[in-house]
Amino acid sequence: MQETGAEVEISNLSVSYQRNRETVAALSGVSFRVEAGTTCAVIGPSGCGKSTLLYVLAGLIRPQDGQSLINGRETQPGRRETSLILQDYGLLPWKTVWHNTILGLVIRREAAAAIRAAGEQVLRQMGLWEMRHRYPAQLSGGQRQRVAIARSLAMRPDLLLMDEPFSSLDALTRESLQEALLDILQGGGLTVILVTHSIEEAAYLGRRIVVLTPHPGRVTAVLENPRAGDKHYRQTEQFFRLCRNLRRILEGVYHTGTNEYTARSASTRRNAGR
Ligand SMILES: Nc1ncnc2c1ncn2[C@@H]1O[C@H](COP(=O)(O)OP(=O)(O)OP(=O)(O)O)[C@@H](O)[C@H]1O
Repeated sequence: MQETGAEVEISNLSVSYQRNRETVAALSGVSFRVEAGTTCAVIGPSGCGKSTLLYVLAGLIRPQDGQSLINGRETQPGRRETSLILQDYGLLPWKTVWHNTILGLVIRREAAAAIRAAGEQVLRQMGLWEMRHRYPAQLSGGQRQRVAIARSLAMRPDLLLMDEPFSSLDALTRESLQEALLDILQGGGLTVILVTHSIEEAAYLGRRIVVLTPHPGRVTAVLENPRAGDKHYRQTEQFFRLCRNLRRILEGVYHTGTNEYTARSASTRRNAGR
């Protein structure tokens, strides 16, 4: 893993797709920053372009307009230190936990000893070492997601992009995975951008929370959330206030396609829980 994590800056980003001669605008004029070593949660209604945003950051899609910078450089496809975890975990069913975990390192042709050391370290870190001989079909959803995270961490990323990583898990498994992610972040050196539908997840994990409007996605609010990362935060009044605040913003977004906060908050950062 890199020392400080990546710094991400997105400015005035617009993306559209061509579908049957029709242009579908997915993102419009999206701008925000994520400081190195912090976590940013992106939340918004279905179809507002959250996955599209991650694809741009992963270098899989080129925006029609605007810029996406990682450590001051324009995003390029195949950046080695960027890792993307998709919704369906992306594990190969015919490979064991061990071989799924080291897959990226093998593709990179790293030395066998380095692969063994990295594989063991991340599997132990994710509590999967004893399960290394199992196949994905022999794992629960939560364990599969742990393998997907282990595989990403093995690549020593400085930027981890997660697309609704815990959405298909039951509430308690989801919470234990969120806490595992916080443990990983304690180690430093990693910036995380996480797309989620869950208000609680955004509030628990996102040091900064970016709220998007329905499609095309525009930034309607950017909330600062300084207590994110504290494991006791979930039980605090400040956390509940932030969730209520986020819910109000999202209700506005869902009902009107925009909301009363738009004019003020797209450019003004507001503190959480007010
Ligand atoms: N390959 C594509 N071709 C055409 N339109 C697309 C394509 N991919 C996405 N879109 C459209 O772009 C918009 C944004 O899609 P995207 O998947 O980024 O949204 P999302 O916020 O991640 O959605 P969800 O929360 O449902 O996963 C949607 O209107 C979607 O239908």
